[in-house]
Amino acid sequence: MSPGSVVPVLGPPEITRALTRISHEILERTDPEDRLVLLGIPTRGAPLAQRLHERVLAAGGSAELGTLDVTMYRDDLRSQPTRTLLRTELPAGGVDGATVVLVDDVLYSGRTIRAALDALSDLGRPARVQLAVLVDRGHRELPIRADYVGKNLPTSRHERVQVALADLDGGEDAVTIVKPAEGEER
Ligand SMILES: O=P(O)(O)OC[C@H]1O[C@H](OP(=O)(O)OP(=O)(O)O)[C@H](O)[C@@H]1O
Ligand SMILES: O=c1cc[nH]c(=O)[nH]1
Repeated sequence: MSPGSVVPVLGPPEITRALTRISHEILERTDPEDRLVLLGIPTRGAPLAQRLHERVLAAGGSAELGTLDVTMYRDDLRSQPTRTLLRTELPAGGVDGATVVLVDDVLYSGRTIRAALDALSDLGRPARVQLAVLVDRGHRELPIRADYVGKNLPTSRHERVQVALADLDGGEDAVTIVKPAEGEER
């Protein structure tokens, strides 16, 4: 039986470049008259939203930053009832009428983003909602797509994409694919 493996996909320079590109794409597609709110989905969406926010400001744009916890809106709460509640922090002006960009590290089944849309609709009525992800690994189970993608990464369902961020996880920024050992595909 061959052992499982960890395949590096993106390192610090590629992640930096992807976030810079996404921040410019967001600015290009946002009317300067609109209020732009970047909402990171914890865990790793929050520091990614913060980095995008820094880049939007550095590029001369304006944006507000927040976080959106989706825990109570997940559709697997019954099967996994012991999730820790994370932080929802909206900018002072809320989300009504704003262009909201949800930010997450990985887009897979789309169920986290479905939960985020439900969480958001309990908090206000944005003018529009968009989605930015560092990695889209495919295998959607719901009709959800990202507006801004750092990297499209074809994967098998048996694999797992892991994102490590220096500010949260220590070490270096990294995106890796964790491949199961032969015979251990779940
Ligand atoms: O499209 P989906 O199938 O919902 O998968 C994507 C989600 O999975 C991961 O979160 P996870 O639930 O592992 O929690 P974490 O962010 O705390 O790591 C990832 O951060 C995304 O939020
Ligand atoms: O591969 C995956 C699937 C869901 N969430 C992740 O972070 N990685």
